Amino acid sequence: PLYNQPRQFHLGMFEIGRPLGKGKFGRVYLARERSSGFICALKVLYKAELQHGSGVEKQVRREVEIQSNLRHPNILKMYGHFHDSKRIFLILEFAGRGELYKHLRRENRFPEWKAAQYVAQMASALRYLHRKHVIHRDIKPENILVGIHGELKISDFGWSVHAPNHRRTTLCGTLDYLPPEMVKPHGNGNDNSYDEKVDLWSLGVLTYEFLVGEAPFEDTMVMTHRRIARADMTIPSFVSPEARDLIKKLLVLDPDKRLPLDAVQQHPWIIKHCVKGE
Ligand SMILES: O=C(O)Cn1ncc2ncnc(NCCc3cnc(NC(=O)Nc4cccc(Cl)c4)s3)c21
Repeated sequence: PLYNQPRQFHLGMFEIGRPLGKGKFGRVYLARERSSGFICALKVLYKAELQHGSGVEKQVRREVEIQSNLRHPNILKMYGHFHDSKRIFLILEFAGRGELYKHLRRENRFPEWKAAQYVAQMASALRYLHRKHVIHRDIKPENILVGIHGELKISDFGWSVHAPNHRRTTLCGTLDYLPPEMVKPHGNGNDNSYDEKVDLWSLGVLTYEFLVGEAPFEDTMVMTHRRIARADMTIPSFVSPEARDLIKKLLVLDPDKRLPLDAVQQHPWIIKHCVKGE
């Protein structure tokens, strides 16, 4: 397999298959490594699009360095990377059932047993990441893929960093998943520094979106900001009391008061729906 291949890779080593999707910065293709027949996903980033010297090339380098020493069943593996004159290539584990958000949109919302199993897998992956002092910072359905056996794979560490962190680059994209300490930086006294507990908030938003089919603070930009800052959300009555309890224990303004990941895995709602010993 790929990880005991020679470290240097090049494009000629791969047969390129069908496009898997079109991300913001580039396309992803199914690929097969010729000598071993190993199937993987190849993400192609065009250097021209990554403005030379901008934060993005550094971001890709940091992602590669963070990702290359992560090994967990619910984290999409990056086996390596290489580049030619115009492009950077990321060699990634292929997620056989594609993007989680497409499943969520198609099913509208997940049944509680499925949502609980997904949350348990996310908690397991986040515990692993936090033990390595990695904060993902961008946990949302768009960054979660589904493996061939239906298991979740956190992917796209383009925004992950080592904790604790002081953010400089402005975040773009949806605000829905950002915690209060990242949308109103001066709330915690010192300027926008934060730690792994941002991923706890995002896990709460994810749990809500799995069960309800939309994010808890979804609104206009200004209103989303305000509602996040006040943790102002309503949980529909069809959500079970146990699930409601977990959401309310994660979507807490004070990062130190959010339910820690080991307690998430022991929560009655998770225990009730998850098969023992995964
Ligand atoms: O292709 C799809 O749309 C869905 N799909 N379907 C199956 C499948 N199997 C594996 N991977 C997929 N997609 C790639 C997921 C990524 C993982 N890691 C990334 N890292 C990254 O993009 N980094 C990055 C980019 C640009 C700038 C910066 Cl700063 C960082 S993207 C798959």
